[in-house]
Amino acid sequence: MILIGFMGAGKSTIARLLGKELGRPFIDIDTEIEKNLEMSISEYFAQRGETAFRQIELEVLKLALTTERIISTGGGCIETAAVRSLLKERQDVIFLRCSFDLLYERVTREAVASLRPLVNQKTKSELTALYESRLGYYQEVAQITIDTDALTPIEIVEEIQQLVHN
Ligand SMILES: Nc1ncnc2c1ncn2[C@@H]1O[C@H](COP(=O)(O)OP(=O)(O)O)[C@@H](O)[C@H]1O
Ligand SMILES: O=C(O)C1=C[C@@H](OP(=O)(O)O)[C@@H](O)[C@H](O)C1
Ligand SMILES: [Mg+2]
Repeated sequence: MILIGFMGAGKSTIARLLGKELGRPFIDIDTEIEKNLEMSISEYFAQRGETAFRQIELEVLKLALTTERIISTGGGCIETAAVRSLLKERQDVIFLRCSFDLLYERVTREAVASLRPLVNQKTKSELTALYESRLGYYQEVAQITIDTDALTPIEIVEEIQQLVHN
């Protein structure tokens, strides 16, 4: 299972909970990248830029897709055409859809600047434009979409469990 969606959609949270619930290992691509680089994503963006980050993100994701792990991706992975091709071959890509206002509230409330440099670099209207430009990509590659605005993390996990068992 691969979780996709914008920053703040709950991908990392839900993958961890799902892993616990199903007794399966999970991998968070951002955490894995930070482990490999031995620096935070923000530091890497500052030193090497977003294009270099997207290349590493592609490689780490490619490797993770060869395992049986539940995967939480970073919100921007679908900007890479090769990632979209890889995800379209799968049957288990889940888009956690969420309204922009709620996402914005979450990512600006959280003081984890190290993980989301784009939140600090961009204005609210730039982030709105980014969200809108990515929506079509998430929809294009996902086999399952869950509207998460009114759901708690536990309810999202339950919905995923029902969907994959039916
Ligand atoms: N369904 C939800 N309801 C309320 N808060 C949520 C929900 N999903 C995630 N959160 C919170 O939003 C923040 C971002 O979640 P995170 O899992 O890091 O998102 P992502 O990995 O998609 O960027 C965290 O503080 C998390 O606890
Ligand atoms: O949307 C993006 O471009 C990014 C999302 C982040 O992950 P989350 O979606 O888990 O916040 C992280 O990969 C990086 O900061 C870039
Ligand atoms: Mg995450």
